[in-house]
Parts: sequence; structure tokens; C-alpha cells
Amino acid sequence: MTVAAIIVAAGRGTRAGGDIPKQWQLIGDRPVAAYAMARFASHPAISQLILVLHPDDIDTPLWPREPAATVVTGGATRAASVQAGLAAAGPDIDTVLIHDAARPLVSDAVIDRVLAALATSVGAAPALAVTDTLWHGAEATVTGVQDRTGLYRAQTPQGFHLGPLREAHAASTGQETDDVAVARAAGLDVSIVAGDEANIKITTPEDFVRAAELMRHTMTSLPDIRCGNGYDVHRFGEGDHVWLCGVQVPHTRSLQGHSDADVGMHAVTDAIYGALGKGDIGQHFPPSDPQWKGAASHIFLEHAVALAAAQGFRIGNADCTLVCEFPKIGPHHDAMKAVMAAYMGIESDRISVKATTSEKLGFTGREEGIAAIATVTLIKP
Ligand SMILES: Nc1ccn([C@@H]2O[C@H](COP(=O)(O)OP(=O)(O)OP(=O)(O)O)[C@@H](O)[C@H]2O)c(=O)n1
Ligand SMILES: C[C@](O)(CO)[C@H](O)COP(=O)(O)O
Repeated sequence: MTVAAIIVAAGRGTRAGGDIPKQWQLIGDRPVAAYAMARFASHPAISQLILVLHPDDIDTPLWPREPAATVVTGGATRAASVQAGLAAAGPDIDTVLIHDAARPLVSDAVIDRVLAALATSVGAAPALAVTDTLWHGAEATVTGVQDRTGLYRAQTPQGFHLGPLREAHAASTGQETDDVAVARAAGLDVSIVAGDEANIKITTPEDFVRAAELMRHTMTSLPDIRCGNGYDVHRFGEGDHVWLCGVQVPHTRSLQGHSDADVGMHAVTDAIYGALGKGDIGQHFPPSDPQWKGAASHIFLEHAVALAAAQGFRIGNADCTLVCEFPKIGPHHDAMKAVMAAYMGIESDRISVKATTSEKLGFTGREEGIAAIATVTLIKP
């Protein structure tokens, strides 16, 4: 899947009022549109960012030049603006996410849910089931009650396979308020994924205040914190040293493995992959691949840390327990913390390496091998 995000920002925002269109008005120190642009630009699945502007806005300093985007001019309707965005998708793009510039609080979780649904569906969009009782009314008087069963509040980003959506737009009336309506008119099925109450569209003047409050809540006080665990075992064979948490420790035997068999570093690495939901070392560095034979395990650890960084996460802390009778870990504990901290790009007081025996019980007690268990937290501010 090669994905472009199309941010439609060519509307005039008449309902929101103000001297300039709503997407360029400031919330905090940034224009409304800058929040969604930054969110999509930093998402690891997005290969191209396309910004659709009103012709009057092209030469103004209103819109953010960073992050870099393919910039095109839109049309008189939202559908025409989306069509301009679709035409600007690069040759490799096969999937598009179309998002309102006026929805600054879109989260990675919503984007991920839409992308996941596109693996099995030609279209997918976030929405929230209507939970309020619905009335018909006229002249400030209730005239009837509307059954809310099966009613949803639509949100963006709305995601589609590019080819079918282009065809749907070519056949559209141009008056549809969103791409789900365009797709459905062309007979395409669109999956509903869970939306987010915070993912509001700024439509009226009051929405600026709501969005600012939600930002204070979701962006300031609630960082995305993930926790992962890792577990690994390697057996002893012939040799005169073991690698543990990046330190070469003299011993009467060595740990056997496809790589350098650093069981502690493997457990920490798997904990990072676990926190990201990105599999394990074997998936990223298959033992069947000869290029990893005898590999130094810091290659795996650095890969996991880089994967986390690419998704906006830094390592909060790591706690690793080595289970063995021998060698004794105490004399090497400080060096292990320092080495692990260097590879993970964090202070050594955020790393714990400790050891326990298993009271001579089990395979570690019989000194047949060493086990390691690790927990890692990842933080995205
Ligand atoms: N011709 C248009 C109309 C709308 N949009 C974009 O579509 C999104 C959702 O539309 P809406 O909230 O209706 O925005 P406006 O049309 O700007 O608002 P209004 O109807 O109040 O004028 C917005 O990000 C808007 O900039 C667009 O790119 N081109
Ligand atoms: C695309 C949209 O934001 C989905 O909720 C919506 O359809 C935009 O148009 P509206 O006229 O402001 O509802």
C-alpha cells in the first residue's frame, strides 16, 4: 500500500466567520490546517502529502510551507477540490486518505484504523454512532422523533483505493459533501471504522474554542504511552565468553545462536517491537537469512529504536532481568547499562539490568542456558 494524504483546504469557511478562512485562523500558535498537515506528514504510512488550496490563497503567507506538500488549487465544491488532489497523486500511489483541513485533532489511531480497513475494503471511513435522541422540529417546536438506529456521524480521513475513487469522482454530480457519498453513488462499499469524539470539524465560531480545549487535553496532558515485553532464551555450548546486554563477559561456555546470542539485548529489542505492535526480531531479521549469521545484536536493537523514532516515540525506560546461575552479572551491571543506553540514545538511569538465579531449578538452574525478560515503555509526547 503506497498512500497519499490529501488535505482539502480550499473552502471559504463561511459558517465559521472571521477575517480569513477558518483553516488559516490560529489555534495556539499555529493555523488550524497545520495540525492535520503535521499529523499526516509524521505518519509512517504516508508517502505523499497533497494540500489543496483556494486559488486566492496560493500566493499568500497564510498556509504553512512546512511540512513540504504537493500544492494544487481546488474548485468551487469540496468534490472538485478532492478531484484536484486526486490528479496530483504520484505514479506510485495506490491508496488515498482524504482529510478536511478543518479537522485539526485527527489522531494516528484513527488514521491507522482507516488504513487497516483498506486491506480488505475498497473504501473506509471513521464515524461515530449517534447516541442522542433525534427530533424533527420547526419554528422551535418538536414535530417528530427520528429513529437513530443505524445512524452515524461521518468524519475524515476517508480512505480509498485510488483507481476506483478516481472513477467514482469522474462519474459524480460534484455536489456530494464527502467522498463516501461519491463512492457509494458509484456502487463502492465503504467500511465504517471507529471515529474519535475529539476529531471535530471546525464549522462554527464556537468550534475554535472546543478545538483549543480538546488540544489542551489530548495533546498536552495525554502523551501516547506504550508498554511492551520481551522474553528470550539461548542454550550454552562450547566457548569462553557470553555477550550479555552488549558486554562481552568471560565464561566457561558461550551462548549458541544464529547471531551473537545476546539474550538480554534480544529481550529488550523484542519489548520495543512489542510496544509498537511490530512483531519480533525473527520477523525483522529472519534466522533463515545468512546475512544475520553471527550478527552483533546491537544491529537489532538500533533497528527497533529507529522504528520507534520513525513513529514519533522515544524510549521511556527499559528493565531487563537476566536469569542464570553463572556468570555473575553484578561486576558488569554498570557497563551493561551504559552500553544499552548508548544504543538506545537515552540516559543510563533509564535502563535497568538485573539478574536472578532460579535457585538451581529448571534449565537455567541446571546451567543449560540463560533466559532474559524485559519490559520497555515508549512515549510519544
Ligand atoms: N470548495 C471546497 C469546499 C470545501 N473544502 C474543504 O473541505 C473541508 C470541509 O468542508 P466545510 O467544513 O464545509 O468547509 P467550508 O466549505 O470551508 O465551510 P463553509 O461551508 O462553512 O463555507 C474543509 O477543510 C474545506 O476547506 C475544499 O477544499 N473546497
Ligand atoms: C467531509 C465531512 O467533513 C464529513 O463529515 C463533511 O461531509 C463536510 O461537509 P459539511 O457540509 O460541513 O458536513
